[in-house]
Amino acid sequence: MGGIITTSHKRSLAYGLCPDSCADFGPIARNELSLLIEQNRMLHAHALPAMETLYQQIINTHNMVILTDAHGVILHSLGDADFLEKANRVALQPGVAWSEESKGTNAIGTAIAERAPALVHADQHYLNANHFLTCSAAPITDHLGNVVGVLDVSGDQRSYHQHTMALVRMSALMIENQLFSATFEDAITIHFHTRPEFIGTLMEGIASFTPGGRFLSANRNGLFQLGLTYSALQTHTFSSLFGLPVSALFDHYRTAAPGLLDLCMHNGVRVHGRAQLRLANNQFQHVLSAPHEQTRPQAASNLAANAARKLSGLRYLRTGDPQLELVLDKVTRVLGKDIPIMIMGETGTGKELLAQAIHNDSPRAASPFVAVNCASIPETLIESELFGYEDGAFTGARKKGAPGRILQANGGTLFLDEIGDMPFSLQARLLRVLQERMVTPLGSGKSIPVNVEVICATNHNLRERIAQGLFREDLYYRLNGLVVKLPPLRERTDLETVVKKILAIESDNGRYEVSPEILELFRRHRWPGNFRQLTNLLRTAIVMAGDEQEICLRHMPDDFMDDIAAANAAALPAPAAPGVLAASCEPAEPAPAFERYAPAGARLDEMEYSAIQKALQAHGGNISAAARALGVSRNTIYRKMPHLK
Ligand SMILES: Nc1ncnc2c1ncn2[C@@H]1O[C@H](COP(=O)(O)OP(=O)(O)OP(=O)(O)O)[C@@H](O)[C@H]1O
Repeated sequence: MGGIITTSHKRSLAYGLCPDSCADFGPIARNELSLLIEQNRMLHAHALPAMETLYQQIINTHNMVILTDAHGVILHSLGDADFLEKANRVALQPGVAWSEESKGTNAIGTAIAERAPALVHADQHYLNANHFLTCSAAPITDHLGNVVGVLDVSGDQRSYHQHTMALVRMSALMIENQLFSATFEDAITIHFHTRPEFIGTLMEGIASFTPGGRFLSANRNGLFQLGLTYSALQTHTFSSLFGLPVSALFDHYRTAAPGLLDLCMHNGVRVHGRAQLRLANNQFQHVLSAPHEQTRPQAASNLAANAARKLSGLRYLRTGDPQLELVLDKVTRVLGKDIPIMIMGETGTGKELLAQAIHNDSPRAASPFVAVNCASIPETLIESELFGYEDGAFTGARKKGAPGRILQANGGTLFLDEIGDMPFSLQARLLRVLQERMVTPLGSGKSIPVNVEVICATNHNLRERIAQGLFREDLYYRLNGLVVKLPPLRERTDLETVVKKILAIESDNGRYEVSPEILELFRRHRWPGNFRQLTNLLRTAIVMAGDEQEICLRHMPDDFMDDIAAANAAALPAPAAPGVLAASCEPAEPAPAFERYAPAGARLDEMEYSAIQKALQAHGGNISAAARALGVSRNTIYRKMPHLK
């Protein structure tokens, strides 16, 4: 018997099940089942068509197609149960639980326990009563990677066919993709693949972004193609992943017959893509159908700055950190004085938010705030993007002129993000605009007067870039009237206030709070993505917490916990015991404690399982106490033993 089956049999034994027992096959009451289907409405609705299609392929083979919830309770089944004995027929009915706890080793329960597809054939089933079955099951995960249900094909073991498992896996993937596409109401969703013919198929990558371009989530193939983990993606945007600003996407779909997008991923791989633009109140329709010249500044800056607006003025940024207070005092003094401001800081420290707040508190507040990210616009486009172009300046689809971002900011503020990435050849042109206060669009002999306040931001050490000949010294001195540096999150002393503020903004009702344990974890984290990472993490945690008020370890995404564990592992001396259980997010006492509970000579997964069980027994089933004793997080225990959730 394979490793998965052996481990599952051990779990079944630990649940106190006996192979000869006649498990309780009774379904839950009808009204409870209706409630369960309602709770799993999205899954149910998106799975039914895929189940029908799957059933068409296995019809007359004495098999049934089954959908369960995340706990293995059958929500829907399709097919002819005549092949089963009467008593067993009842067991494959909606409302019956097929978790490992209730039926021992079986494809549904084992797929849930392992979070992976499972084939359980004949006597691999734990209960003798189920030895006549052959079952192939695949878990269905949501956009956060959580198992939300299982798709299974079960039949008489004599009808076993080796292709069944592949069919089930493909159908589960189809359901996952459908669920993914329906998850975000207010989003830009990109379907992409290196080969155009794969777009629209099961193999396509799918990634969703907010209307402002911030990464929301990607499906399984999307994560694979992007080559980044879910948590690493939290710090990304559409432009950092696909090399185009969101405004270019809108431009593309404004053309009469938009073809596939030609995108270059952050790792240099070229992919083809198709975008789906969905916004609850049809705002995209407005953006796309409105005339290009007028809408682009509105579209790009309005959509992207939605979140920023919530925290508009400088006073909203004051949350008690002394370094930040100094920054805010300095910028307040130069407001409206026509002194260029240069904001330094790591990615996600809030440079754009600060620039927006400066603009909102300045006498220019009623005029546009236009943000340009010099790093995310391809070098070939940056000139036209900034300076604009005349009618007929280009051949091809975009013959009509465009005013360019500098003119769009006229009367207001131009925010040049990542100024260090401005191509050298354009730096002289920008300097001329700033000195002469005139813009000359491409293809035009006419100069247009322009009045903008410039705020720029950079992640780079510009002096080094000057020394390397990559940045013009004269432009540097023109831009750095006041230089301020935003502290990274790990250096800020106001983390607790910041967390409360973000929770209040993100939940709209200020109902949530984080547990002291989480706050401690946050204090020790390095936050490479700074506010962007923290905001996304809390946004996910709020969804996970649902009706609970306190956000705790089990609401944290696994990837974040893995990062914490990796950081802890790096900080520890060489581990005394192997095992994923070392994935601790709590102060480490781990390896010796783990050894105390693990039997000698056992396999790694068996050791883990046994250690957790013993620790639970020793602490009367108290998960927190067991986790502390093992030196692992509670989340790790939940991950290893999902039935405890
Ligand atoms: N003080 C803050 N309070 C709450 N949220 C914040 C704060 N500062 C930044 N954020 C959030 O963090 C995210 C990143 O902020 P922002 O884009 O301003 O950072 P940035 O430094 O300009 O990043 P990058 O260098 O990558 O362009 C945004 O979603 C923003 O709303």
